[in-house]
Amino acid sequence: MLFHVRMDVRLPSDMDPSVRADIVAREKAYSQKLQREGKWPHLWRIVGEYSNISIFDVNSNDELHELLSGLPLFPYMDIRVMPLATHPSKVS
Ligand SMILES: O=C(O)C[C@H]1C=CC(=O)O1
Repeated sequence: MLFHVRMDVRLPSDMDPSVRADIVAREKAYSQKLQREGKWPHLWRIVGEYSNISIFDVNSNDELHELLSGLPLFPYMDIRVMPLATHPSKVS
């Protein structure tokens, strides 16, 4: 199952820089593990924003929720999910 996910990162401006660096490093490691596993096949930066557009390829809504809620940045993100279905005009 494919999902389009938009993540807008909203880190507090007064966050301790070392805490911020630790969370961002853990987020990178977590996301790269999921990318290597094929669960997160697309990750794109939105130009000019601390936001991304991602495609997740998972087996269920519950799995997606588990992966997203495990993101180290999860407490600091607004996340919007769009489930994707096959378009009837798509050439296969
Ligand atoms: O920077 C972001 O868009 C947030 C998040 C997604 C992957 C990652 O490494 O950080």
